[in-house]
Amino acid sequence: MGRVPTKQQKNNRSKDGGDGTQEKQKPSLKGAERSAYFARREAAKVLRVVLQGDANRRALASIKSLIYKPSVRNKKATFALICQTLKHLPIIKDVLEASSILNTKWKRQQELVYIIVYDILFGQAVAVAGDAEKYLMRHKNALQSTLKQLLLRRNVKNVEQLIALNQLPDVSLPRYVRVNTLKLDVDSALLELKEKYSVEKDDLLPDLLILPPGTDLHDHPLVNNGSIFMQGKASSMVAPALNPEPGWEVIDACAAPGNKTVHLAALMKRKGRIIACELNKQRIKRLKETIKLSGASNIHVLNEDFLNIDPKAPSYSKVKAILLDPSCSGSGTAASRLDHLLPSKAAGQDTDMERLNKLAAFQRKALQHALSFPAVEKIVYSTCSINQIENEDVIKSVLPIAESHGFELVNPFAEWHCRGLPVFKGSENLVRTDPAADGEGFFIALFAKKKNVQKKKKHFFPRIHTDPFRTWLYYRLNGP
Ligand SMILES: C[S@@+](CC[C@H](N)C(=O)[O-])C[C@H]1O[C@@H](n2cnc3c(N)ncnc32)[C@H](O)[C@@H]1O
Repeated sequence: MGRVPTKQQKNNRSKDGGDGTQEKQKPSLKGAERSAYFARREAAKVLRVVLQGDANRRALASIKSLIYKPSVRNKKATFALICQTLKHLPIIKDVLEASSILNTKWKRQQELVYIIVYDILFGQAVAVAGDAEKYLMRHKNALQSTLKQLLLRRNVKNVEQLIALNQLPDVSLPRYVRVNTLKLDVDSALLELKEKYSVEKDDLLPDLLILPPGTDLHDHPLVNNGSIFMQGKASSMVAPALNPEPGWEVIDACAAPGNKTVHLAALMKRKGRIIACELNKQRIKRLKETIKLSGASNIHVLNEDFLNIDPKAPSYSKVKAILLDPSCSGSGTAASRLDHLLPSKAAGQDTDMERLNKLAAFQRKALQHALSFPAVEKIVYSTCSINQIENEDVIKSVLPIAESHGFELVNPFAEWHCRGLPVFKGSENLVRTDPAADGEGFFIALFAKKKNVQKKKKHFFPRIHTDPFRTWLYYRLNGP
């Protein structure tokens, strides 16, 4: 028969160190020591999810979204600790391997070990607090001398030079916020934010404001009440590219988490109807939360595969515009999500061609499907990818079908500097944003029904008319 655990043992079991494994009783700490102890354990938890997602090439959430979860108490310190640990991770791993100090027990808690070793080698002084700290501090000298040897071996003078060898991109780009004009006008938002930050209006998008890099707004009252959305410039360009008229029926084909859906609602000034289609049940919850926060009341959420929606069904006969922002590799937002800090991306080898081909096949199918809605006049296709295969190649392969439906590629932002790759005639109408200059690498293509085709569909005049003048006028206006 197994032994029944004592009360003390039960207590100890619930004292999880935050890294999924049991630590002995938490030490009694005070002040800064105490907050460093907890920040390390919170950081280890997040780091575990991030590294597992990266190893499986299936990230559940970005570093930022994990940090913004309510369970993380000290967001600023935890975020800084994770970023710094990831930045130094290749070095930390090399040092740990060369010094051979980790047995199986500590390998099971490797995320916490990485974080403490970061602090020991590069960060703040580590108080001998928890078991993990105690163990690693006993090996402090070994860790430091292994690091020295590593620098010598790589022929660099200091750690900065070693990190520079990895050529990490600069992510100190401005913070953009989109004013949700359903709740607040742009000037009022500007005034309120100016009380605390230096803020400017964007010169392309009237509802976008620019704040200094690193401005932390995640808990700002205007964010919490849905008056502003933390949305990048490139992402905020997609709904205005479609520019639906108030009163139209519009489909957002791949909608969650809903940033572009609610932007459409704001541009349509509560008039008309938006069908927000989303395949993933779990993401529907997020979509509904975004819609609720935005205050939009004309959005109908549909948990469905966009490819299964019947364009010929009477309920879609009036759909005039479609926003298609399908699943993509996300390669254009990798830097803003801090993906470049992840081990799989550090060497710049995210070239899983099988995955890219699968994504591109879906993107083509979804775009063709959008083109088959009978009353549609405009379709915007967007990705947050920088890969030609998901962008220009998709448009090029669908263009003949689009043209056969009477569509042409048009330029949504004439003044925009960065264009599609010149791989086919008309690619100058495509919009790209540059991850280095604009913070994110987006791609936007706008299809619009050619004017005379639209008129033909409206049937102003019967095609065969008994009045010769009206017949002549009909053909004059609509062509043969
Ligand atoms: C890039 S995200 C959309 C982001 C969204 N437009 C925004 O700005 O918040 C793509 C979404 O499409 C959904 N999706 C993928 N395949 C789909 C399909 N066949 N039908 C509908 N939604 C799909 C994914 O679950 C994901 O939520």
